[in-house]
Amino acid sequence: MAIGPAQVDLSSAFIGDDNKLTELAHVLGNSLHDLGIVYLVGHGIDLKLIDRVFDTSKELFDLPAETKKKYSKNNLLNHFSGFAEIGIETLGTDPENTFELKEAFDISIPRPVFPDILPEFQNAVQECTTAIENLKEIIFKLLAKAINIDENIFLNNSGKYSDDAQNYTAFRALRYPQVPEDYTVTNKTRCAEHYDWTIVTFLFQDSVGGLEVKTQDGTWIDANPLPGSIILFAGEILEAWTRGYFPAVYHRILLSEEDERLRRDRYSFGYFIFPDDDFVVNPFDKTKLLQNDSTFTPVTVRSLIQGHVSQAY
Ligand SMILES: O=C(O)CCC(=O)C(=O)O
Ligand SMILES: [Fe+2]
Repeated sequence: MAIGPAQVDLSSAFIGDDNKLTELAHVLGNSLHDLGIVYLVGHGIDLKLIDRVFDTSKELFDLPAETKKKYSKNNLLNHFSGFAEIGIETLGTDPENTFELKEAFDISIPRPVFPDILPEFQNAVQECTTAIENLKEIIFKLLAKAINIDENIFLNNSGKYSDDAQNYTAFRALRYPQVPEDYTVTNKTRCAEHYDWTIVTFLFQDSVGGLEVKTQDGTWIDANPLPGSIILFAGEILEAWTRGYFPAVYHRILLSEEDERLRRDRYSFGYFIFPDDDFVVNPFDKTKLLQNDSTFTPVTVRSLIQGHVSQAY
């Protein structure tokens, strides 16, 4: 039986010891290389803050339909922020599985929009975003160290969210509503099989569970909720940049009649990190990557993402 994603304890990143940092970089790098996903523990983000985001995002999804409509992605000039209602988005590409029973609220980091009636949600998300941005700095430096490249490369090219730059980096709150007894779940998922299009994604899940990831040999294994942890996914841009050294892992959340978890609402939230749209992802020299000889050609972030977005909506 396949084992689950590795747990990486980041505590030693905060004590300012270079040897410990190098050791940690290798542990994190090897684990992300193996599966494209790790559980981060000892990450320093206040668990009470994470709970506040979950609690207030429940209030967000419980808003009256009329209010949600007002903040629908379709009704806002800025299409990067707002509600993606149930049924409008399909991350998967399997034509048999085109319905995902979920609703999302996206907040573009360069162009945020918050419902003005939920200041507690806005405060919690903004505090959490700041904390994740700090964690991102540590992770990006460790990943660069792990593959012996300039430690600021990921950081310097991950976008500054300036007014004149287009950048897809976003905070996303998700609710997968509970499924009534008489609902047919055939050909529906909570979240179809996909990989993220990001450099990396930080994912926070509640205790319900159901997330699975695909190993290199094609087996699906559970990425069960691990209390207090944050999931780190390698995304497509990191995979291309590192010639597949950090692989973008496929993940999904299925629905099945026998699965009791579908009788409960499931909540998660994620922080999806991109370089600016006009950044050219130029794959690193393969000798730096332990001879990973996969072929990738330089590509702009815009061209990578636009194709995905037009397919998903
Ligand atoms: O809700 C989850 O646990 C996963 C969500 C996800 O994979 C995504 O939105 O890209
Ligand atoms: Fe995902």
